[in-house]
Amino acid sequence: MIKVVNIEDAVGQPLAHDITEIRAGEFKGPAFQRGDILTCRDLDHLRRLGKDHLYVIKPEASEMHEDDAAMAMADALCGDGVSWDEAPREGKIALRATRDGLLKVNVEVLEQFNEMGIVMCATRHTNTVVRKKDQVAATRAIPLLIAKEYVDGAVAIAKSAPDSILQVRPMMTANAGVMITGSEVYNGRIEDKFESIIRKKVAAFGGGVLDVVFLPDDDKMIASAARELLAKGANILITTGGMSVDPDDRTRFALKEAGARNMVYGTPVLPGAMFMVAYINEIPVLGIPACGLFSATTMFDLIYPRVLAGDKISRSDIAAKGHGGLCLGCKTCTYPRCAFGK
Ligand SMILES: Nc1nc2c(c(=O)[nH]1)N[C@H]1C(S)=C(S)[C@@H](COP(=O)(O)OP(=O)(O)OC[C@H]3O[C@@H](n4cnc5c(N)ncnc54)[C@H](O)[C@@H]3O)O[C@H]1N2
Ligand code: MOO
Repeated sequence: MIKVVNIEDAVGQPLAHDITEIRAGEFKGPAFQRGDILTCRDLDHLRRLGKDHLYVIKPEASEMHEDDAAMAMADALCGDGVSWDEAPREGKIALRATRDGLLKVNVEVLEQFNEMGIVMCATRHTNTVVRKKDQVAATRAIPLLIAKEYVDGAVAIAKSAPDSILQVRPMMTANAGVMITGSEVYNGRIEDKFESIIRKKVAAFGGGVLDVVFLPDDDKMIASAARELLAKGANILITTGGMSVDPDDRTRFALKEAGARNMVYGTPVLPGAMFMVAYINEIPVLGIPACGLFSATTMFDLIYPRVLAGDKISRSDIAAKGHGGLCLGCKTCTYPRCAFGK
């Protein structure tokens, strides 16, 4: 049941929902909260918010208040590594990461949920790296009172996602074996510029470098270095250089010789068209082409967090990155705060 009363007649009554105040560019939030007892002193403030009337609500058994609907849906949306603990604000609940990791959104089921129209869930992009306590999504019902059957329907859709619509997967700590290929570097004709770049990228995700090996463009030497790094305990291999079209670009052939399988080479992303991902006995191997020397962010940066989070990267994962995969090469790179890879 929902009834409209003049605000003067609501004095002494609890408010049925949060009432929002927005002062342009200055404030947005609840000026009054659900359950606040209205007093005479509040009347002018309410009039300034454009409220001459208020609802008195007594939900029927078949209805739910927006706050209760939001709580039911929040429970259903949260999978491993995602939770909520703040009371609804203006009918809306913030869902947050409970650990550092990689946000995984089941986009297909999220769309089914949002197709209902009468409820909503807004999320950050899937595969975003997040920190503990970061907000990853928000949910709410659209109307103030919603038929319980709609909320049940939304909850059922959310629960149909095998690992929930939202989860934050932990990321492994890299113990990286790094292979810097290129005869010109190996023979000292030019100075290596890749090692420091790779060390920074590995450290940015809390990982360490087990060893860095410099190698000429020689299949046998590259293959045996890969085997040695794995024998020493590397849980990921990263190679640089030798990834394009010249006869001396041997890296990926050498990796095959070392047992690399499920190799995906060639990507619809720039920079990073010559990027490669493969696996040697489940250990991921990432091949960074020389564009990684020039561009702050490349295909490697889109894929590396996913590999750390345990994604087994396939051709279709790589193909999906073409849409949004054109970096604008800004003078100052602001990735991940840009559209690249989204
Ligand atoms: N004709 C074509 N040219 C290129 C293609 C192509 O398809 N057709 N692909 C381009 C793309 S895309 C990229 S990315 C680069 C990939 O290059 P590689 O990974 O094969 O790199 P290299 O050929 O080994 O070296 C290129 C360049 O970078 C310098 N380099 C490499 N490693 C280091 C290092 N550790 N420190 C300093 N400098 C390094 C190297 O000396 C060369 O100058 O290819 C495009 N070309
Ligand atoms: O692998 Mo290269 O990026 O496309 O310059």
